[in-house]
Amino acid sequence: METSLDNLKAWIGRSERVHDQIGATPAKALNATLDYPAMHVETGTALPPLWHWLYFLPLHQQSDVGPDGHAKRGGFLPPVPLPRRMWAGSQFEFRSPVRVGDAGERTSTITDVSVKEGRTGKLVFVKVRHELRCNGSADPAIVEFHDIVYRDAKRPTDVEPPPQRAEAGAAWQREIVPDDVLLFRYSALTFNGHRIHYDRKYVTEVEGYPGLIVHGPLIATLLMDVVRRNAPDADVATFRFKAVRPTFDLNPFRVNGQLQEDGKTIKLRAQDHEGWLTMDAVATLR
Ligand SMILES: CC(C)(COP(=O)(O)OP(=O)(O)OC[C@H]1O[C@@H](n2cnc3c(N)ncnc32)[C@H](O)[C@@H]1OP(=O)(O)O)[C@@H](O)C(=O)NCCC(=O)NCCSC(=O)C[C@](C)(O)C(=O)O
Repeated sequence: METSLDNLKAWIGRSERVHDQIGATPAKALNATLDYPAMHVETGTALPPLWHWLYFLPLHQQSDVGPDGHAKRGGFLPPVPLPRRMWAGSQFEFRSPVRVGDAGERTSTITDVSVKEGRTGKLVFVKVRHELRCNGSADPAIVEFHDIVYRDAKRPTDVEPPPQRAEAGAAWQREIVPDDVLLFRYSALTFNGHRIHYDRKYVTEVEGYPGLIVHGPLIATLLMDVVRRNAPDADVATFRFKAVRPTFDLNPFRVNGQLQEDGKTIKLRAQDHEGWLTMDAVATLR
């Protein structure tokens, strides 16, 4: 792994640039997918936080798709030899609004590649910095760090690390039923071909999980949606989340939020049907 880590570290500094027009239809489609009351979207409408994930999509040729449904590794992302990819977490600064009608540019740069020994075995983390600029501005509207984790194949002897109980009693709560139509619609909206979200045979027999996995970015979007439903005027300045335990389509789960006494910090979390913490997050308001 040491030699190959040097090889993987050669990807640090690689970057890609993608242009896109911020259209109304993906925003309306996500709004419907989130089951939010009809949203009036027109040129100039500001996107809610995290909805920029509907744009700048990874438009890889079909022949470039790898066994897990993502692009074959070794292009923009390094050729990590561990088979099971997951979204580990992200950190955001929302500096200025991204609006429908904007001409956007996303610049993505690999900033780190590291190998860690986790409780679940060997892990390779790849950190990517994304900067989103609109209408030719030099200043990014959004700065985002994305932690991608790669895990070893599952072995029969693997033991799941002990889960952590989610704090109870949040003021804002919503139950989500992660049926396969919800997962399919979010995969389609984000042009995410990752099989773990729709191919039950693959996710259970190849990756060894018990069910389809709910997308980390969908859970994060649902957490931000809790804020939108309960504090519609909140102006989110920063947000970070850590996916600590996978969520499967087998049971409903909850997304919860609580504004802290400082009036500026919102603690957010997702928990599974047994009350185990699956995503830990915090947003700060301007
Ligand atoms: C991430 C897993 C494998 C770590 O599993 P673990 O329990 O073995 O790790 P650990 O023992 O708790 O920690 C080991 C080291 O990793 C670090 N670490 C540990 N967790 C994180 C994290 N989240 N973000 C950043 N760093 C993390 C941690 O800080 C520590 O570092 P240290 O040795 O330096 O102290 C485990 O917690 C897990 O399975 N989490 C759930 C992941 C998940 O469900 N993601 C969403 C679904 S996948 C998805 O959406 C996919 C998509 C959209 O298609 C797509 O490909 O982009």
